[in-house]
Amino acid sequence: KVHHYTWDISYQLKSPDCFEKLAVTVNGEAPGPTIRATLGDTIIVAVHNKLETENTAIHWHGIRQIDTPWADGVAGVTQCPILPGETFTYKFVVDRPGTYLYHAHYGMQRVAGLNGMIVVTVPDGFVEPFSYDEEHTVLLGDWWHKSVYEQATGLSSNPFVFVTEPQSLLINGRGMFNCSLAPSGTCNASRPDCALPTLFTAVPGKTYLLRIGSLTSLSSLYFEIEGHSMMVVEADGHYVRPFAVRGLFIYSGETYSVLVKADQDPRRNYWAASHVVGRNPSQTPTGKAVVSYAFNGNNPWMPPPTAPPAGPPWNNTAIRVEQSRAIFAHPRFVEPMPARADRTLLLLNTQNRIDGHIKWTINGVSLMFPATPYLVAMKRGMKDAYEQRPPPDMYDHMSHDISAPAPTNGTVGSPVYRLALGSVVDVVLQNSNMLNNKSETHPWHLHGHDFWVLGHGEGKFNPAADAWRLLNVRDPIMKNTVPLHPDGWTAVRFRADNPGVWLFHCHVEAHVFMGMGVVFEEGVERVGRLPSSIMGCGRSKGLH
Ligand SMILES: O=C1O[C@H]([C@@H](O)CO)C(O)=C1O
Repeated sequence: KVHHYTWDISYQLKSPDCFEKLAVTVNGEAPGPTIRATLGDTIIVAVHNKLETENTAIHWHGIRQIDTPWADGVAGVTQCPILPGETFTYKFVVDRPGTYLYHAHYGMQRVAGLNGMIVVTVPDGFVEPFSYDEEHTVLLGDWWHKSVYEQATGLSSNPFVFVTEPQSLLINGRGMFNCSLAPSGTCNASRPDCALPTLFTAVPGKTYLLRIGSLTSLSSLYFEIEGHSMMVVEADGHYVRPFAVRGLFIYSGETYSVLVKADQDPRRNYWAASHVVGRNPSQTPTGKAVVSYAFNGNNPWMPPPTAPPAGPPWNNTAIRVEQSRAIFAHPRFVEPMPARADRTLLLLNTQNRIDGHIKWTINGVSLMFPATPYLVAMKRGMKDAYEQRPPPDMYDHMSHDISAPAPTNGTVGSPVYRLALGSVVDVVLQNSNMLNNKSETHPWHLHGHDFWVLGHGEGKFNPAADAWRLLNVRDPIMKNTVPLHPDGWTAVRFRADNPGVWLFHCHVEAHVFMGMGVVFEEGVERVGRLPSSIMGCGRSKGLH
């Protein structure tokens, strides 16, 4: 089946948390509509850029874009940005069931809105390894009152100004800000579009599948439903060996499906809450929604009689690592993994001060996209359009002290890891201290592929020692986004079998803006004829 959508992308004055602010919307809505399709369907989205003074591009997060690498939607990597007044049509196949996301991938535009969910259901006759009565989608976000322009300018200025903590956490686009803290006239707590929280209806006795996705720009979250436990059954489109949690740690770019049974006292309602973890949440109030029991005589909007749950201690890294280590493939859906890699990349995540500016570097390189999209430049052999010298596969793991800020200066550049088509690649992400001597969480997202999550460890990964033996090679989960925890490492393996050029990056919007990503190329010569609609910028001007 083919699903056609026509989307007008425009700025609208919105007040998701009662504070009035411009948001990038899809057909006037933020978040945008949920795309619903069945495995194997084709999605066609005609995107009209009506932002007037800003470019755009939309990434379909978790969709591998097999045979359609030009539809990945990353301005600078797979296409030129869509200019105001222009229309770009994305066309791709959803080739795996599960929960996926979409969002802007132009500069830091995601901070201003433009995000939503993609739900791909199984065809009739396919039996999932769990059952439920109804489903709800839960899209988690964070929200700032400063504009995306102010944020981006601060990050690229000297002196550096960080985006700092969000004013609100959003659940399906709604948050709650204490309007008494805002300048008069900017916030109105009785506005109809923000006064009421998101409601999730629960019929007593029924089991719900919650499809939860996070598109926060900065925050790592803990999502919980007061009084109810959750059974985790799916992650990034892969079935997991079910495990029960009180609440779910979820990082930007991840999706999870959880089963929740409406088995509590039906005469009252319950809070659904999101909390910041990994950064100090004292400036960010808990995100709140209501699980509303559909019970005779209940007013659906009846506030829960309790205070919202407090969430876990924000700085307890160990309990977050514990959840990461509890995720395995479902025994009946283990994707056979190659026994060894053809190539290993050991990628050090550090901050450097480069020409006075604070940047994130990966093995010393801070990524800046060239003017010509990589896909066009590489397929057409334009050797002067991006940096030819490949970035380093390794950092100096013998001498580098990960508990001290990086001692050396990095460089800003646009190099590419060229991977042999069909080869197996291991990537070990190594965390370290930032310039302020702290280590933070980085959710890493790979475009165009899923990877097997081999493991998470503390301290420094030593490739010479027995670290390899600690890895799970038996039943690792496959994902497209995985957290790199503070002071630790994360190891993943993937098969470079999707011809194209693919971004691999930290999903914190400020961090990728500061250069925290790398580019992979494999089999670009095997990519089919490039649509001329992705061209028109840099050296691709006038090409067909
Ligand atoms: O990229 C970042 O910069 C700040 C800090 O390191 C410098 O102020 C911070 O918390 C980040 O995540």
